[in-house]
Amino acid sequence: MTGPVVILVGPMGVGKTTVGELLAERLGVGCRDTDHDIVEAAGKPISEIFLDDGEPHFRALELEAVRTALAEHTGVLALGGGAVLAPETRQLLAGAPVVFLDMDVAEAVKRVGLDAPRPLLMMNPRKQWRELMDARRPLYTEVARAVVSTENRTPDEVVGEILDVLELKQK
Ligand SMILES: Nc1ncnc2c1ncn2[C@@H]1O[C@H](COP(=O)(O)OP(=O)(O)O)[C@@H](O)[C@H]1O
Ligand SMILES: O=C(O)C1=C[C@@H](OP(=O)(O)O)[C@@H](O)[C@H](O)C1
Ligand SMILES: [Mg+2]
Repeated sequence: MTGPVVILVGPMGVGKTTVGELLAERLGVGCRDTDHDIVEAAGKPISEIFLDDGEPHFRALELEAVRTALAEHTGVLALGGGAVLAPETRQLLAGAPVVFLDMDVAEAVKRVGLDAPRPLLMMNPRKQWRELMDARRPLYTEVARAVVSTENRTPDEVVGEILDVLELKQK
């Protein structure tokens, strides 16, 4: 069992999906995103899963999606921002090439404000965003082999930094 070549974790809007796709292209491998797998299996968007079934149900689906992707996928894997909340997921990630994509709260608000609605942010004003980051930062750090800042960097520059820190060769 080889597992993914890179696994991206970090807060909502940090660029896991965007950077994951670019990175996979540069490495000549496939990109998988657990949020996409969950949406496909559930047949509805994440916002509807949260509304219809609640966050605990989403987290259960997410744990299974991460477990399956880690077992099946050998390319780049992007996780959802809250995947590391599950202790089982953090255990599954132990020893894997995990990169924590980082940014501060102001940058998070700026970026996600430009993007499609994410359920947790619809419910969470700015103060809760800060609490969310404070609570999760230790979890991202715990699972990460490397931390890469995404501030004042284009997605392409972030990809370059990931290749450097993990000493990966481009195709
Ligand atoms: N390095 C970056 N600088 C500025 N904006 C970015 C960067 N990376 C991603 N974005 C933008 O931020 C938003 C969220 O990106 P996304 O890849 O969906 O993040 P995630 O999967 O981590 O939630 C998108 O609008 C994307 O274009
Ligand atoms: O941080 C979170 O708890 C979440 C992040 C989202 O993924 P992205 O980090 O890719 O936006 C998605 O899984 C869901 O909306 C919950
Ligand atoms: Mg994403």
